[in-house]
Amino acid sequence: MADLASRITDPNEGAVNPPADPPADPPADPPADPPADDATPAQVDGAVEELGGSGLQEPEWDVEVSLSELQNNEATPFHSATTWQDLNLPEPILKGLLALNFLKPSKVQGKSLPLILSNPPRNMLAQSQSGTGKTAAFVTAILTRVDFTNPDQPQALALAPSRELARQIEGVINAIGRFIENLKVAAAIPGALPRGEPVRSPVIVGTPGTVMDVIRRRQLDVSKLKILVLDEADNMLDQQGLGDQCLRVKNMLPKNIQVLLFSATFPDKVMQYAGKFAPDAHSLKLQRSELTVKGISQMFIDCPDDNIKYDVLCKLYGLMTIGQSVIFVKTRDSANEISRRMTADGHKVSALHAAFDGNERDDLLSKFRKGENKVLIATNVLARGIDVSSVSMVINYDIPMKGRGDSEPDAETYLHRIGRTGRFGRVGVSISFVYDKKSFDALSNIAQGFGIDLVRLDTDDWDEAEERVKEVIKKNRAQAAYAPSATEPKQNAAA
Ligand SMILES: Nc1ncnc2c1ncn2[C@@H]1O[C@H](COP(=O)(O)OP(=O)(O)OP(=O)(O)O)[C@@H](O)[C@H]1O
Repeated sequence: MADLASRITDPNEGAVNPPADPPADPPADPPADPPADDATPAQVDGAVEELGGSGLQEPEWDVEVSLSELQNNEATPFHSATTWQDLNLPEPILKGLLALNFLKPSKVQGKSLPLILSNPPRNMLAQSQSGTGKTAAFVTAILTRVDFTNPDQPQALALAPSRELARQIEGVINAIGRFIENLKVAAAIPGALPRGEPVRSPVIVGTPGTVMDVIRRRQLDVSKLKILVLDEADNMLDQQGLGDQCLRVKNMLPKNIQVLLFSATFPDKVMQYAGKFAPDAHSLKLQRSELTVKGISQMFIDCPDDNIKYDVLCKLYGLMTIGQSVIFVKTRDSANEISRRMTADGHKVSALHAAFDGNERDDLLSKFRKGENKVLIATNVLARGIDVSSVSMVINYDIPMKGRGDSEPDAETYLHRIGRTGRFGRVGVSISFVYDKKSFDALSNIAQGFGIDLVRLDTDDWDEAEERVKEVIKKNRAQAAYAPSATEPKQNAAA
């Protein structure tokens, strides 16, 4: 296969997008003077200004707020909360948020919470980019709605597409709710709930299949549930995937339950169904051009053929381990195979996919969160929601595809995958591998759809390519040292 990039007649060198369609915001130029490995934040150009005095600042972006038909009248004007105090939250929740150093609500939190917490409760569909704090938004809503004086009674249910994400949400509930007396959270994921024992927790987080089972087995009393959250809602409602299970769960719940749908992406084909699942919902929506996180430098490497991909991957290993990295592949078999080969070649990597048993998966991710493992090779099971702030690089070893025979590029999955880096105002790098016309066309199509200016990394000049990537990664490390993630066990991500 000839070098694909050599066939790009685009004068805008290196960009997959045609020049007629310039990106809204091209990736920032790398700082002229890259910091040394042990740089303090003050030494890093740009990083500290973005961080501000009190932590990370999320970038500016526009959001369209639509009130539900029933409330769209002048008697209920919409107000966005700019401080936590604006929301009149119960004291322990406010304390929990501040203890995490969440000094003020992010945009999605400030805009969604006044609507979610107003009475009578209304459904909500909330879209905002990856890493902008959707979890804390719905967790704050759950904790505010639950009556903790009745601590054995299930009252709130959050559903997520993977056990890893359910566990992570459980962790965020425990972190924000740490000052709440009688806080208990049950994880309804495979193997976690003792069979036959009733679930006596006010808050339950789970995956749809297991939740369906525990309700059917009458382990979970759903009669007093008042709030249902679907995280990664577009994925959860997708009829090709988890849609059927989620609908079955919802049909077993009280009819007047408040439904909250959160995701970074809501493709048109899901929107209509979302309207049925959560009728008359308030909504926060993004323009398609607003979907990508500007702090993520999106690059691609044109590999002459499929075999060379592995060699290029190994060449990137040094960069992957400056911070932490996730390599996304299409199948479990290729995750295993690449992991085996890289390990045999002396690299320290781990594979994570749904064929591992639950405890093994929990263990692998926990080691990754603590920084004990720096490189994970994963299938799409980790594409959505997973929040590890020191992930500075995401590699699309395979371009995500969907449809019968993988006929179409999967733009949403691309966005979620690369969103594992660049969390909450941090910077990060994504590198996608293309190696034939199909993968090249797929990536071009994704880039055009989102208005992304993809930068081509030239593997003929490896030093230059490496420098480009290294600069972003070092900035991420400096940010992690300056503003370590509040909800992760590893308090200093750069340590
Ligand atoms: N108000 C806040 N102030 C500071 N940090 C925050 C705030 N809210 C959330 N964060 C941090 O931002 C990071 C990203 O949040 P979160 O995982 O909720 O993003 P998300 O929008 O759900 O992303 P995704 O679409 O990938 O699921 C987390 O590490 C979280 O601790």
